[in-house]
Amino acid sequence: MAQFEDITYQVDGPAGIITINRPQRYNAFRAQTVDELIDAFQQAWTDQAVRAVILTGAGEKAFCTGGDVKQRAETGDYGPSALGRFRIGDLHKLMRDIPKPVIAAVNGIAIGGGHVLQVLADVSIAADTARFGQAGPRVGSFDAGFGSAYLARVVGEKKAREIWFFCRQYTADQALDMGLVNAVVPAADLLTEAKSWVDEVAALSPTAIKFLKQSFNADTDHQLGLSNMAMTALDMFGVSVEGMEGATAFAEKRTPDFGPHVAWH
Ligand SMILES: CC(C)(COP(=O)(O)OP(=O)(O)OC[C@H]1O[C@@H](n2cnc3c(N)ncnc32)[C@H](O)[C@@H]1OP(=O)(O)O)[C@@H](O)C(=O)NCCC(=O)NCCSC(=O)c1cc(O)c2ccccc2c1O
Repeated sequence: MAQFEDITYQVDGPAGIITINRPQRYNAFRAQTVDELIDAFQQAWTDQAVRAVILTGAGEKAFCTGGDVKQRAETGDYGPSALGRFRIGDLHKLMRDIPKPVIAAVNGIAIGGGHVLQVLADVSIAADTARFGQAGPRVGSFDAGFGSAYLARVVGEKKAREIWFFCRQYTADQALDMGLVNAVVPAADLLTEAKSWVDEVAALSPTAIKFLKQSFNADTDHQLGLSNMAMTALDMFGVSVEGMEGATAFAEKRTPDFGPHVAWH
């Protein structure tokens, strides 16, 4: 994939900078976006000059708002993809496996599957204007893989359950307080700050960093099995009456009706 449509990828010194570039959809991802993200992360992996990857979103409003709910309401899926399947699980695994730090530069709202991406990043730096949260249960979706299990490792069981069960939004300072991000900076300084973190890590031994990342991951690698099952479940649930009610209600700008007549018992 020589050129990207939904993202941009540039190498700036030791930083590989991946930007989700769908601001009109608040940087929500469709299947093609995920294909392109995988391609860019793979390029960053093999490029010896790249010592860390910055993941961010275009514009000031959103980092990433997860799956493109309007696309899902329209077609029941996240649209066409190069290999004929929605590879978000592969992207999660790749972000963990790439042997270089992934730094989320959270420039705006990180919600749903977009929030999961920032949770999976090795470190997160937030603009003071950023907002955080999960939204799946509101739109007929969920991430019962890394999105819940790894989140619980990051913020603890009680907080993770609160985040998923109530779908609230949290400020950057609240995110810092609960250990969801590493630092909060003025929005205008975000990218400069993220690049300075890359410069710092680029002065260190890449092999030591690689071993350390693999060692940190080993403790939660078993969650990959859970993630695989969760993605299979989501494929089925997403097209159910209950799942589609959430997506359709969002597209129609109304409150979803998850009453007994739609709920999957
Ligand atoms: C993000 C918001 C809280 C922002 O609210 P706000 O009031 O500030 O702005 P608007 O609501 O007016 O939004 C502006 C504009 O952007 C469009 N938009 C926002 N988010 C999305 C989106 N995710 N998809 C498509 N379009 C989006 C919005 O419609 C507006 O457009 P206009 O044309 O009307 O101007 C709020 O927007 C919000 O709650 N957004 C939805 C968040 C959400 O539910 N995300 C998806 C969760 S599900 C998911 O992410 C997911 C992840 C996975 O990994 C999966 C894996 C496998 C299967 C399924 C998966 C899955 O579903």
